[in-house]
Amino acid sequence: MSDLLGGPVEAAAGLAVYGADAVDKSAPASTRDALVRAEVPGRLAAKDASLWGPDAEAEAKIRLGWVDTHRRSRELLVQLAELTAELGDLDHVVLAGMGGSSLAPEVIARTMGRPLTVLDTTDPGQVRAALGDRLERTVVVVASKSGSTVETDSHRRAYWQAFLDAGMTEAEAGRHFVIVTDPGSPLEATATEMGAFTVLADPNVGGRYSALTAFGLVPSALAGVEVAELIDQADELVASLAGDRDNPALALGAALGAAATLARDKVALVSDGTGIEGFGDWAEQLIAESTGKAGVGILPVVVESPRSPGATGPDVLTVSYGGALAPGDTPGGGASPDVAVNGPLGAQFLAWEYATAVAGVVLGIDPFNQPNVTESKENTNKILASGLPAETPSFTEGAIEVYAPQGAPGDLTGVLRWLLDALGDDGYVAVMAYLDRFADADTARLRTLLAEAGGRPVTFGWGPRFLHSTGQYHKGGPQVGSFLQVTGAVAEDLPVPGKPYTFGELQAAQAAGDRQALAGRERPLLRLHLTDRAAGVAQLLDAAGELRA
Ligand SMILES: O=P(O)(O)OC[C@H]1O[C@](O)(CO)[C@@H](O)[C@@H]1O
Repeated sequence: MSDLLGGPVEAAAGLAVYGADAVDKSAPASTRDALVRAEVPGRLAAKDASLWGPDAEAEAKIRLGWVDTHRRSRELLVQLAELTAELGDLDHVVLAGMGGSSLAPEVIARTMGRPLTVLDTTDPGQVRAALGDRLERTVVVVASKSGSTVETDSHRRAYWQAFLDAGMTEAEAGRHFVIVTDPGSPLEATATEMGAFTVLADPNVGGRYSALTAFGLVPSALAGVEVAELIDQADELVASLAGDRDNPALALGAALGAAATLARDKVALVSDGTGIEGFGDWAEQLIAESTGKAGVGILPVVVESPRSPGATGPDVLTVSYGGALAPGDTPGGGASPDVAVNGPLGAQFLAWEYATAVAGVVLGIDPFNQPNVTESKENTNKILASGLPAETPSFTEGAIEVYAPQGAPGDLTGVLRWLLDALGDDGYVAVMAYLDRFADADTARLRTLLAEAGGRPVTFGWGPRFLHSTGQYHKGGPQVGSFLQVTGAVAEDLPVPGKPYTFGELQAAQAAGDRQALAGRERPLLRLHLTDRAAGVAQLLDAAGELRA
């Protein structure tokens, strides 16, 4: 860990990056100097699509709009003010969107203290609970860049049906939707059929870089956030992005890249408690999906607090984030991260996008594609068409069916230990829970228990949400992971209107599809199926707790 206060601070527009210089200097040659010699800051600010090599150039040409998209987003402000006024009676805002189409508004709304229900699950219980909540007063923002994401389309169908079932006419139901999508997507056409209000987003910005486009701003504005402020904050940072000095986003990118090349290729994302809520989940998708490919990558590990297990480690770069610090405040919130990033949220979004693109230059990968995400999706589609593969549990203990490879131990604590023991010095565990993230929230405690017991980084993701985030890294990044998939019995299923499957079947097919993709990589993989969710979660936490002893 560096002495954050002792080293130089790189700041612009109220955004300060502490500790980056020490990380860069810990390498035999400065990554930052190499980036400056290659004129990366100026070229990136000027949207030079050749920065990531010839193979990435075609995609980069249509994906660099994020550098200044916030300026174009200003044009939305009048429209958003009118829309918010027009829909003033609909005060329950639901956002249906996956990955880059929901993570930024979730951070914005949480940070600004505005209520926003994010629906990014296929869990029947969680979807049913959302549908049953204040329907008459609900406006559903359906957000999908491609317009073809199965989860989001399923939510749209379920809400449409629910509005009709509640006695609304189609015209009345259409008023309860706002569609955000790219021009020309299939969803744009559907929106017209539905009579829904449509906002077209900047097509030259990829999903995980879209925080300051319509994807980030429309749901946030409807939830009552003054989004102009975010645009101003990003705009103030822009002038620094072309510079070789006083460029905090460059300092952050160089530190992320330098650390990764020194085998510190896990980044623990820690809130320092100074007013930015949930930013780790947004940065997790940005970093994992952008860098985890071609066998390399940076693994983001979202940790609960600076003192949580896995927040530090020999191959971990600990990065704290938070709002602008008041005079006298210490960066890092009482802990001592390697790097601290403090500043206003709008500037944070832009700085991390820039830093991730810079890390992509250092790693030699294309930060704008997600080549391995389709694999699980295709498996899921095949399973939906042909039915779930027949599988027999290796053994059942209490409320948990255990599906483990041959040769693994025959008791729950034993198989969990087996999963941890399979880890190398650079390994990590990914816990992937296809459950209800509210009703089954306790499951997330597995992360700390396994990190404590194994002494290695452990990530936790709710399925299918994580498939649009760390899912890319699991399959495309370094093959050093051990995978724990948790599925659960469905008490009451829910049809996906107009489709031959239910939400429960879709959820099960997504879990099975991803299992197939992971199994093909021959990494340790364990599936635990909870035949009774509450009892199973309690039992699982007990078993994981015993590992420490
Ligand atoms: O906005 P869309 O097209 O629905 O995509 C949602 C998410 O799915 C992915 O395309 C792939 O997982 C993400 O990159 C994206 O943020």
